[in-house]
Amino acid sequence: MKALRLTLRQKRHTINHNNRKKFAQFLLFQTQKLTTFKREEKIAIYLPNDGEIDTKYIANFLKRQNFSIYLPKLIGKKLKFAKVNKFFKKNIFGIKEPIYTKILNTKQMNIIFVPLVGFDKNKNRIGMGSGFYDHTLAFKKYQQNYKNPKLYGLAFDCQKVDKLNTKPWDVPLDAIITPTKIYNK
Ligand SMILES: Nc1nc2c(c(=O)[nH]1)N(C=O)[C@@H](CNc1ccc(C(=O)N[C@@H](CCC(=O)O)C(=O)O)cc1)CN2
Ligand SMILES: Nc1ncnc2c1ncn2[C@@H]1O[C@H](COP(=O)(O)OP(=O)(O)OP(=O)(O)O)[C@@H](O)[C@H]1O
Repeated sequence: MKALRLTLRQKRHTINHNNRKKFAQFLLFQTQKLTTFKREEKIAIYLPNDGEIDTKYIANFLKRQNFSIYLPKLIGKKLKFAKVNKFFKKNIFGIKEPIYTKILNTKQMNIIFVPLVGFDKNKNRIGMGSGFYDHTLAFKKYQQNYKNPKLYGLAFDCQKVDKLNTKPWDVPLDAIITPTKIYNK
């Protein structure tokens, strides 16, 4: 798993600037195909790190429509979701988190766009290996019909693998969106 994680991380780093931009723009169109955002929905994105696919086109689209956007904030082993405003502080991994702002629990979110290192067609994911998303989303495993939050993984197509060996704590996503495909069966 460690080796696979490294290989996939290296793969996403090799995508050049022009393709990176194009793929991130396609990602917005794919996202719009999957869902029509509703006015009152609380939506979490992430700030790209370690070569992850950029969310800025999705974020800008949501901002233009006056949606409130939230970002993950590390609190112990879990994530909470902090509303984006003017002020940020870097967490221990150097990723910016909003400060002086409203913080919501996972169950208060309607949509969480989840970063990932690798995925398979069954909507399993592996992340950076810290378990933050798995710990945070663990409740979804036991409440499959729990409507909120919807979990949408965002990835480059090259992050797909044939089959991931799932661990008992892995939480399958509701959909995975790439620049060319939506996995949501
Ligand atoms: N964009 C983004 N935000 C996110 C996550 C993520 O995967 N992507 N997270 C998802 O959980 C949380 C942060 N988890 C992270 C876990 C490890 C590393 C990381 O870069 N690890 C390095 C070692 C860094 C160090 O030791 O200082 C590595 O493994 O090489 C980054 C974020 C919350 N925010
Ligand atoms: N619900 C849980 N209960 C107990 N331990 C957990 C749970 N979720 C994750 N963990 C622990 O977290 C560690 C990392 O999990 P895993 O390798 O699946 O991370 P990941 O999905 O790649 O990372 P992330 O969720 O941060 O993106 C595991 O070794 C496991 O011990």
